[in-house]
Amino acid sequence: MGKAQKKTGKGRLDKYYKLAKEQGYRARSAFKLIQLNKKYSFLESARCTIDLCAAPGGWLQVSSKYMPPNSLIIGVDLDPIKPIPRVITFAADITTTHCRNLLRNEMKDWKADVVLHDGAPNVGTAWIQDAFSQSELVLMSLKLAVEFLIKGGTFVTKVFRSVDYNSLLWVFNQLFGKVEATKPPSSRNVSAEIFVVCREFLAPKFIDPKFLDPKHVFKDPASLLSVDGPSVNDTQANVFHPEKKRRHRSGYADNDYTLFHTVSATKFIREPEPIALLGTYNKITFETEEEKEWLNLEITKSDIKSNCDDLKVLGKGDFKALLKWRLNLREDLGIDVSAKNVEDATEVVDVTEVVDEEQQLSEELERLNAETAARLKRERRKTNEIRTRTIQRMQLKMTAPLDIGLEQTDASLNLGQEDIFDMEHTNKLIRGKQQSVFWTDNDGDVVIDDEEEGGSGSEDDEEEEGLDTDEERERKVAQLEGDIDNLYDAYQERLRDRDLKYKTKESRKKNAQREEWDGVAAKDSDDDSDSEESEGGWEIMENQKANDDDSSSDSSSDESDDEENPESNRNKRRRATDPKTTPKTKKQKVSSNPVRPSVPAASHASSVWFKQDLFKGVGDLDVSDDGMESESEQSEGDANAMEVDEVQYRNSDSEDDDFEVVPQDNSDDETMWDVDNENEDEAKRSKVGDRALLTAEAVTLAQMLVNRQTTKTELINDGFNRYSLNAKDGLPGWFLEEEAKHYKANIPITKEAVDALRAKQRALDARPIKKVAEAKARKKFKAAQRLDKAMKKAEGVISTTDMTEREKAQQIVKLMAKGSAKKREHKEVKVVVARGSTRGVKGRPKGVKGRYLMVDSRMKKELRAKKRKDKANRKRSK
Ligand SMILES: C[S@@+](CC[C@H](N)C(=O)[O-])C[C@H]1O[C@@H](n2cnc3c(N)ncnc32)[C@H](O)[C@@H]1O
Repeated sequence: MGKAQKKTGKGRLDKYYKLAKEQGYRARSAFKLIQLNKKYSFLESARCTIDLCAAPGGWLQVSSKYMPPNSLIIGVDLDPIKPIPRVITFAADITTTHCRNLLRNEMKDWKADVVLHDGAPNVGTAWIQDAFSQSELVLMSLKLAVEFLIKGGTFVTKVFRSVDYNSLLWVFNQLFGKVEATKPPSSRNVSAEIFVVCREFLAPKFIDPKFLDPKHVFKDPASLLSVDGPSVNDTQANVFHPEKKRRHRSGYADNDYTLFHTVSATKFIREPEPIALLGTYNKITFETEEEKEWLNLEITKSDIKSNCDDLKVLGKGDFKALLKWRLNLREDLGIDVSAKNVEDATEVVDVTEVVDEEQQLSEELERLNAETAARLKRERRKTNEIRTRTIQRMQLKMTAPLDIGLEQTDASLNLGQEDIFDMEHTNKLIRGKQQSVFWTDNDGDVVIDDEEEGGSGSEDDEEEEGLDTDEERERKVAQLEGDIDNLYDAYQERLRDRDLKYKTKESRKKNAQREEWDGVAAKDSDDDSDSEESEGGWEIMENQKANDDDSSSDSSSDESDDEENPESNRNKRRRATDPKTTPKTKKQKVSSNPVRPSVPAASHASSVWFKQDLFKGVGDLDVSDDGMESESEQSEGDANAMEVDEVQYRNSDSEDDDFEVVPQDNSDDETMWDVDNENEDEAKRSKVGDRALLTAEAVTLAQMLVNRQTTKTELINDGFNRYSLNAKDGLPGWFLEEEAKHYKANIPITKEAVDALRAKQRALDARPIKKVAEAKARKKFKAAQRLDKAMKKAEGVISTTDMTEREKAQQIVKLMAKGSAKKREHKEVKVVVARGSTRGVKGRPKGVKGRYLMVDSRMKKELRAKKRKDKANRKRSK
């Protein structure tokens, strides 16, 4: 292939290029032949193929691959072709007789089954010239084909769709039984090439030379330009739809050797067909004096000048501007005035344009409408799909409605895009719903209304909404919050189900909470309480009271009330212990004494305090100011402390007193801190010993105390921080969970504390395990025993008289050595298998030192046999 044809543009490196590289073909065009052969199967049966214009050899490679072995393949090209196995190649111009002779030499009297031609003349000149040369080349290749083809053979050629295309087809049809034009998929659409497969060569005895003579086959190019030049319609279309690229199906005018054409401004202004000119030419030139003067006119604005420079890049608006400019100039020049007035002329052009434009507009409108409808349909379908998917996921409990953003906008969930914490909006929403569902009639009955929710939104409605009772609104808000809580709970539950680790995390969290520091005061009470370890001082008291309530209150009591109203809890406790107190009195008490919540802690503690033996008999006098009644009651001989309390309570209740003594159960005393309780003190001490210095915080605080960096009072005071009295009543679960993560008192820890704990842990880890220690001790004990034994023997030796001193000394040394010697280590026995060089060897085999044991398969079998026999004998003897 000529160098000028090298294809380096990125766009050209397509899949066939890559495939060709992969499969080792020299040119991507190889796939064209592969695809043609796939369609017509001419290579498989061919014994001889001639490839005209074969360089670099892609088609030759394909032929070699698909043709049967030992077939003849000849390739010719202007360029030399690198050798290909079992392919003959030579360089020649196929239009010359030299090439014909070379072929003849190679072919001898053989005939070719297939003649291929993929020739392409060197490009670079005008397209029209290329096309013509291509057609000529095709005819030349046909000339060679008819000379060398066998009857019934196949000729495959590439042609360009030019004005000569039909002429060529006509000739092919005269010489072949079947002629088909096809464009294989690997041939680029942008290329004007097409492949003609001519099969069943007729091999006529006489072929009219005119069939193969370009002068006769192809039309006179000079005549073509005038006859087949671009039509007025085409050029008009070029002007009004410049964005549309048209294929030159009929080819370009043959006599036109350039693609760049200019037209003088005079011609454009004076010619009656300006649109045709605009569609044909590339540039409007201003060369004459008159034309240059036009450039200086006011109507010739800069954009007109630049438009004239390159007509091929103009849009519809630019063409219109040029046409208007032309009309204005013609008006100025007074052209056409005699034939038709200027207005008419303007109108004529306008009409043409308007017709075109209207049509175009209506088409555009239709297209846009269709596009919009299609888009809406697509969007609807998408929304439906998302909704269905979401519902499915919700059904499968894969998501809560608020898990994903999309659902928030889902009207079916009654939640808009507004912030859910926007209470104003929420209230509105609730009121809207409320309005639509309930209303109260004159009799005060609730009536259900089917009216659509939030329908009107008028001012009147809003006023009415404003008149809704606070109670109802609160109820709705509570309901909404409840819903959110439920959703959150459901979400948590699903999380829990999904994530097995969650449970571990939870338990870890609980442990962490148990270890959490609640201040020194809280810890104290923590130590005293068995059940409420995680709570601080105030909370312990609160919870204790709540527990008391739970245990003592009526089984029919409402739990939710307990949670919501601690005040009612206290009242219930009173009710439980004081059967005489009527509910009505309690209610009055609650409403009349709103500051009561601060009192119970004091009363509880004080009641514990006054239960001490010390105060027996005087407690009632101290705690009650208005002691008259209580005194009288006490004087009646009521010695029971419980009853005293009850009386006190009754009195305080009836007298609207701020000071309140909460009646205590006996069981309370057990759980409360008691100075006399020594056992508890002991337990506390052991707990401190066991657990107190297990955390880095505790170690740090202890260090600070020891180093007098802080005092006990300071620590107690620090314990009452903003986190310690953090009431959690009525807070939603999700909030508490978040709080648990982020709202914690930050107790400082020092590096030393952490190091100390680590060292402690390391010491623990380094401790030997019990069994090892025991074994070591055993060993030690046995060694001592041995030594004792040796000593005793030595004493015996000394006391004997039979031996000389020297012998005695030698004997003692031996005994002591034996006694102090470690237990002899078990000596290793080397097992030697009797095979190869060691087979049949008697005595120590070569290269074996120390203790050894000879084993062989024979011995193994014999041993087994012996065992068997012994067993049998034993049985028989029995
Ligand atoms: C598209 S390439 C052929 C590629 C070939 N089919 C392959 O698959 O490798 C066209 C070839 O035609 C050759 N050619 C053009 N004019 C020729 C002529 N007059 N005689 C011989 N070869 C010619 C060019 O040299 C060029 O290599």
